Amino acid sequence: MQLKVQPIDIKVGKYKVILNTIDAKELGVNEGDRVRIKNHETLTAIVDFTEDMISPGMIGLYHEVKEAMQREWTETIEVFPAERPRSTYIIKKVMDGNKLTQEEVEILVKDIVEENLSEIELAAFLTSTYINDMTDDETEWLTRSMIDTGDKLEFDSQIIMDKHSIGGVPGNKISLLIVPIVAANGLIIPKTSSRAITGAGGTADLMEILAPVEFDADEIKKMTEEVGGVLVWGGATNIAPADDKLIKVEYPLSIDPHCQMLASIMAKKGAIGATHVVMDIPTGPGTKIKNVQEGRKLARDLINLGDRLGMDVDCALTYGASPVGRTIGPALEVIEALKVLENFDGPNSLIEKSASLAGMLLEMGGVAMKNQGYDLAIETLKNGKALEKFKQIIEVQGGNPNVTHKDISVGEFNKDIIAPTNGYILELDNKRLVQIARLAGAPNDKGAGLVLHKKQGEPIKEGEKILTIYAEKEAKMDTAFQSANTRPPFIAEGMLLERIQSFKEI
Ligand SMILES: O=P(O)(O)OC[C@H]1O[C@H](OP(=O)(O)O)[C@H](O)[C@@H]1O
Ligand SMILES: Nc1ccnc(=O)[nH]1
Repeated sequence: MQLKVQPIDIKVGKYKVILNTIDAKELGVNEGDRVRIKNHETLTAIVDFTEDMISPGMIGLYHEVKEAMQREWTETIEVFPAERPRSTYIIKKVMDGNKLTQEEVEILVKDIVEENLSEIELAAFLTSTYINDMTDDETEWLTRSMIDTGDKLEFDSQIIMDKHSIGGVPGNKISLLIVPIVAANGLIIPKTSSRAITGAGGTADLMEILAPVEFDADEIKKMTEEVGGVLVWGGATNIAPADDKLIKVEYPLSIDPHCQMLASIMAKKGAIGATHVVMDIPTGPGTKIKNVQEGRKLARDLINLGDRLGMDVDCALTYGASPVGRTIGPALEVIEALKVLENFDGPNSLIEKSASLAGMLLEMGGVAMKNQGYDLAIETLKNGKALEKFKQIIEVQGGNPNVTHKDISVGEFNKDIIAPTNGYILELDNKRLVQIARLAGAPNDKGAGLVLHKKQGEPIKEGEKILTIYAEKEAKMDTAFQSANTRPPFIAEGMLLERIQSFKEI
């Protein structure tokens, strides 16, 4: 079918075109089917429908298709129905609980990287692996394919350190402390992070407040060689590019399937050539790992995958039943981390956890003797060397090295959630805390989030502040506040949880 071209300058992140329903019917394609564009044998685009935006006889080309056609631009193009990519049948296999071959995994990852799959197909793939998981072999192939479809870093140094958290505990700003501690002790740590997946602020969201986080592989190498470490966003690089395309679909589903999590993390570590890795596995109710047994199993899976890829992986099962520190949400978390670096001032949970994991890396990297890494990490925080290194990292990434916690602005709207009764905080609910922080605007509104005045086990008096919600926009503040009051993110001793009535009120 010959159609007149109408460019639509909207980026949709995929090769997509939009047809009038009349033409689509005549062409015999449904929404989500593919069309092939003549003169572009390799350009296959996913079809959207419209009844009025595009007139019959026209075809809307979204930004990505328009860009791809730029060299052979014509006013009219010929469009044919195209076959679905083989990956869609491979995904069906995963949905049916069947195992994939290495070749099938490679085809799938290639199609993910080349944007040949729709969000619906990616969601089906992720949901199926969430339910059916993958074998160790499949997970290794997935990881290797994710590494091989992107750029890799090679350093002269024989030892490359890295750290990663599986996420799932709110307020986990520890990478902002660990990377400078490790680099300040002469080790190399080119850390790539994701943005939030199930949380209200990933490390990339936090670091972006202090400096740009979007760099390519060569820039990461150069910056790391200059100052010893970086804190950048994995999704902006061409390092394991499939990862962020999958995370974009995981985020709205709030899921992080086991095999995807392993591949997502280990592909990023493999691509930067890490030799020694510490993995943080937050464990406890309301996290991705419910108990120590599950945590140990995941640790074995990570160590085993590291072994297959030639990396030494040590795992730390960490307490995750409550948030780390007292802040949740990008700007508030950065302030808390900077205070520790500037004045060694901060919650024990944050300092202890950061120093323990940094200490493991210092021992693995051979700059601290066995059982002395923790002390060296604390010393590096106290003597200001970690702060000095962090400033160098901020500067090399293009931020202002003189920034202090006082320069970080938080949302102008804030409201307190008040203790309903005297007693103790028996439980903080991680998932509800994240939901409320997200309703307030985190992670995209950097100043949105929560400050916890009371944590698990702490005594409260009726009317006292338990937490403060921050938002950049009033409407989001109201929604978050209402949600927190209707379904509080904590249980206080003596609190009425729910009233269930036997009779209707007269
Ligand atoms: O949103 P959830 O799923 O909680 O966690 C995702 C976060 O966990 C990891 O942290 P890090 O990069 O090791 O600091 C990821 O990179 C990301 O920042
Ligand atoms: N799935 C993931 C969890 C945590 N970090 C990641 O990079 N990816």
